[in-house]
Amino acid sequence: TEEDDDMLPRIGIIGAGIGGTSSAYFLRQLFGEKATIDIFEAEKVGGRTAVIKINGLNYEAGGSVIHTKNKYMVKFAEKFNKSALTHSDSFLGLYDNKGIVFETSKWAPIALAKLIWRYGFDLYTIREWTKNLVASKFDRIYEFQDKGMAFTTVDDMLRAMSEDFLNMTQHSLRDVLREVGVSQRFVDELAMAAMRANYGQTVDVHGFVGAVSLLGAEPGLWSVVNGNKEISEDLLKESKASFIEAKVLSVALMKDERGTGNIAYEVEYEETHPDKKDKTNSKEYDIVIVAAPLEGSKSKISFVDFTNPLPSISQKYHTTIAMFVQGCINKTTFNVNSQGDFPPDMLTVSPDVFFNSVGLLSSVNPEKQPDVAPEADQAVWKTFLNKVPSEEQISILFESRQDLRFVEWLAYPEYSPNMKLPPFQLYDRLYYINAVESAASAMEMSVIGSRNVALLAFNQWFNHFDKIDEIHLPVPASKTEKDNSEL
Ligand SMILES: CC(C)=CCC/C(C)=C/CC/C(C)=C/CSC[C@H](N)C(=O)O
Repeated sequence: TEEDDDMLPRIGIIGAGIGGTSSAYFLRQLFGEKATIDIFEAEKVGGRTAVIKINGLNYEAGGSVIHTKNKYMVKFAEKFNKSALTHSDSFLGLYDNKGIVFETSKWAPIALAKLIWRYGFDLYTIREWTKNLVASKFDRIYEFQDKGMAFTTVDDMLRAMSEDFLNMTQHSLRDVLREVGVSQRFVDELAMAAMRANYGQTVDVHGFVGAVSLLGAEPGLWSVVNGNKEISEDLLKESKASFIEAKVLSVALMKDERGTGNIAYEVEYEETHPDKKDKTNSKEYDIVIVAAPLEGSKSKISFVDFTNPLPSISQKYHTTIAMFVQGCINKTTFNVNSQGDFPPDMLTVSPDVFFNSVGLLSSVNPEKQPDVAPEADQAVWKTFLNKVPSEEQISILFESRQDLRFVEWLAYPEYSPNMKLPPFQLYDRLYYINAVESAASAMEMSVIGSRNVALLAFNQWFNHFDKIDEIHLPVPASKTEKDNSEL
C-alpha cells in the first residue's frame, strides 16, 4: 500500500566500488523495488577493480583476485555468467637486495620439488591450516548472513565467526605462524613475500590479514574475463540504483523535511559528469552508507551538524603505486641470460627492496591476446611499490620500455596487531562498509562488509533487534540450506 511505501527509506551510498555496488544490490533485495537507492561516485564504477588500457589491451589495475572458496564472488560470477581467467601458479622467484635468493621452475613437478626441498612440509601445513580456518570458522559468516543477522562492529563480526579470529588481530602474523609450527624460513620468505605483494607490508601485520594474504597466494586464484569491474557494473545494474556521477562533499544531520520527526541526512555533492561539471547539489536521505575509505582519501567528506561526535576513525591507509611498463626486464639486475629465464612472478622478501613485486601480465580480454607469445619488448609488467620510483629505479628494473603508466591507489589500511577496528555503524542510520578492511581488505571482504551493513540498516529500520549483534547462531544451518541459499 502507499502507507507501506512511506515506510521505505531513501538510501544514499557513497562509493561505487565492489562494496558500494554490492550493498546497493543487497539493499534492493531487502527493501524491495520501491525503496530509493542512489549511489555516488566521482570516477568510474569499480574502484579497486578498475582496468587500464595499454596498447589496445586491458589489464587489471589493482591486485584483486578471487579464491574458489570466496562464496559471494563465486556466486556473483555465476549469476552474471562470467568466465574465469585463471592465474598461472608455477614459476616464482624471490628477490632481496643481493639478488634472486630462490626460484621455482617453469615445470610444475620441478617447482614443487624445489619448494619441498627449501621449505619441507611448511606449504602443506599452511594449506591445511587455512583450509581448516575457512571451513570451520570463516564460512560461519555466510550462515549468519543467510539468517539475516548483522553486527555493529568488526570486533563482534569476527568474534561471531570465532574468538580465534579476534585474537589473531591482536598478534603479529610472524607470531601466529610460529604458533602454527612453520619454519622461520617460511615466515621470512614466503609469508613475507605474500604480504609484500598483496598488501605492500611485512609479517608484522596482524594475523588475520596475514591469513587472508596467504589464501591470496594459494594456487587456483582467478579473476573475471574482461575485468573484475564487470561484477561491480552488473551489481549496479541489477540493483536499479540511480548512479550519480559526483564527488560527495558533506553529510549533514538534519530533521526529516517530510515532518516524520525522524532524523535524516543532507548529502551535498559536486557533479563530475562532463555535462554538469562543478555544479553543486544536495539530496536528502534516511540512510547513508559510506563505501569508501574515510581516512587518507584526497577528497575528505565533512560530517556536519552532528549533535554527538562520530567515532574517531584512525584507520591510516596505505598508498600503493601500480607501475605498468611495456618493455624488457633488466637482465643485468636480475642476472638472467634472457627475458624467458626471468620468473613471471618475482616477489621480494625484504622491506629494504624499493619495489614489492614485479609480475608479467595477461590481458583481461583473452580473445584479443595474440596466439603467439609476444616479443620480449611487447610484454607488459605490473610492479607494485610503496612510493613512486625514480627514473634510476625504473631503469634498475627495466632495460628498455615503450610505455610507462602509474596508478596510485589508496589500497588498504596499514595493519598492525592491536589496531583499532572501526565500527560499521558511525551514527544512527549512518554506516561504514570499509570498516571491514581493518580485518582484511579483499573483494570478498568488501562484499561481506556490504551485506552486513545492508542487513544492519534493514534490521534497524524495521526494529529487528534480535538479529543484531547476536554472536551465537540460533540453529546450525544444514548443508542443504547453505548450498541452496540465494544471493
Ligand atoms: C582468514 C580466512 C580464514 C579466510 C579469508 C577468506 C578470504 C577473504 C580469502 C580471500 C583471499 C584473497 C583472494 C586475497 C587477496 S589479497 C588482497 C588483494 N591483493 C586485493 O587487493 O584484493
